[in-house]
Amino acid sequence: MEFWFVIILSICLAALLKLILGLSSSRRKLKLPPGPLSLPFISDLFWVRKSFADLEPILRSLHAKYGPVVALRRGGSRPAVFVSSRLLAHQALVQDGATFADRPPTVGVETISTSRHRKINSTPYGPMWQVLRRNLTAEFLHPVRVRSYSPARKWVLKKLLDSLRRDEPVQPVGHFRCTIFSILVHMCFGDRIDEQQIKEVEEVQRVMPLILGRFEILNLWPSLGKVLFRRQWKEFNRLSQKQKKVLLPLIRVHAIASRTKKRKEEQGKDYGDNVVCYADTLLNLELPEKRKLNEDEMVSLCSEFLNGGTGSTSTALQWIMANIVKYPAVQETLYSEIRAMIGPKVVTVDEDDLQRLPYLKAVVLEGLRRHPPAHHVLPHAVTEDTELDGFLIPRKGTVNFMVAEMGWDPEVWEDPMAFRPDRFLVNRHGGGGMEFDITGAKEIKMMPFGAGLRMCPAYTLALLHLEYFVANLVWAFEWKAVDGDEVDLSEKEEHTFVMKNPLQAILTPRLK
Ligand code: HEM
Repeated sequence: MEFWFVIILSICLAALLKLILGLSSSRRKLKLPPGPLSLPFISDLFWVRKSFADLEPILRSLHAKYGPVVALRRGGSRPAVFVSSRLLAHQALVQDGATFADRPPTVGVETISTSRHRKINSTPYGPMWQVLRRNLTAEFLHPVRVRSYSPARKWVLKKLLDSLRRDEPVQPVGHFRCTIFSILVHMCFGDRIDEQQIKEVEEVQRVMPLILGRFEILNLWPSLGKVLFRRQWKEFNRLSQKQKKVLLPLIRVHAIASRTKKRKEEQGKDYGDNVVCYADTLLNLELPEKRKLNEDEMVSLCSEFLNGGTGSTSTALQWIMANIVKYPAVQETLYSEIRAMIGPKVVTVDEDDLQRLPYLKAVVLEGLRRHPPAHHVLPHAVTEDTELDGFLIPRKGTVNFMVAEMGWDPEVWEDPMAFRPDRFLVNRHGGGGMEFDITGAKEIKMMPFGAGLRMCPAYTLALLHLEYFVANLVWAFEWKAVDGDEVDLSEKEEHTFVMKNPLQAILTPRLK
């Protein structure tokens, strides 16, 4: 008996030892994912000139050659890993979420626009990021608070419909941008902001993403860049200062109001202003370092809120409306659904009605699948060297997930390049037979908002805005292509992936 006990124990110990040794040696032997050869310096120069739109076809052929995980080694020490498989994305972002939730360190111009002046999207994974993100999601984007902006949404909708009535034919993208921006400015700085102020904020905010793109060269060897590109650095700093000059007074108004409110409350008086804006929540925020945000950090966070939300949402809105114009049958089905639900006499579709419009939701989801505004998520980084699909994902590097490729995967989506909202309908026309979960918590089929811990914190707000404006645009007008002008769905990269030839349409008001 004792003999057998010793034998079994030895076998178990040997197996355990083998497992441990096997694991550590396989970790030691792990190689970087495959990819093309790189030459120091020359590779840097080659890649820095490439936008993601230039890279996308190159990456597609690399994935076809090497598989779903490839690495581009710039000359320096930071390889960029690209993942095209939705199964691996789920494994990394959801199952191993905490390891993949970091961001690469910021460099060059980004340090001015992000880390020194903090943003959620570039803050490393840790307590500071958690506090900033929780403030946006749980505190500010709480459904009750989002609802308190219904009157502002109604007001911008009215302005949008009025402005569309004035043009013939209409090129709506500018109007869409202005509408989404206006509602976000109200949410960021409160509804006392006037039209002139909105214009000023829009002007400084519009140039910021373009500037970051234009000054990309400054990110290469930053210390040397400061000497070589002195003029560009000066120009970049001038524009950053201008942004601060416009946004700071709007934040300071809330700082003063908050002090007055506190004083009045201490005196037992009713202050009578209960709509809380994003700037208010930032002013109240207590950071893990036991301090408040400084003014530079607040400017940066407000700017992130405005720019993060405007380009992406207005781009998606244009793509959805372009498909609605291109496919009149989709427009007719959507219009009939709204009419059947709210009746023929109602002037505008209310936020509460959206829940009863499944085809509308399907049109929005199909728009995001077929034309995701971001073709890849923001670069991620891992908190420690780790393994994915048998390859080493090094801590010093970036991991990028290919959003568009996943939404166009023919193994998941039949005829993936066709615009077919029906595929999102529950139990209709061969639809998926289930409510679609855009968070990808159980399975990723597409991820226009990313997935896991770094998923877009404002995805419910974005969906609300898309559904609300698409429903009302179709309810107010019949949209038709300009005679002889095919709606062209080609795309180009401009911070987000936009229509290369912006939508033009003839709008006929629907009489009610
Ligand atoms: C259709 C509209 C939108 C799309 C398609 C979109 C998409 C995305 C994507 C793909 C990411 C990166 C996720 C990752 O890195 O894994 C992201 C992050 C982010 N988005 Fe959005 N977004 C939209 C609207 C908005 C809005 C309205 C806001 C704010 C008002 C916003 C704020 C942010 C922020 C702060 C992050 C960084 C999150 C973090 O790093 O923790 N987005 N979004």
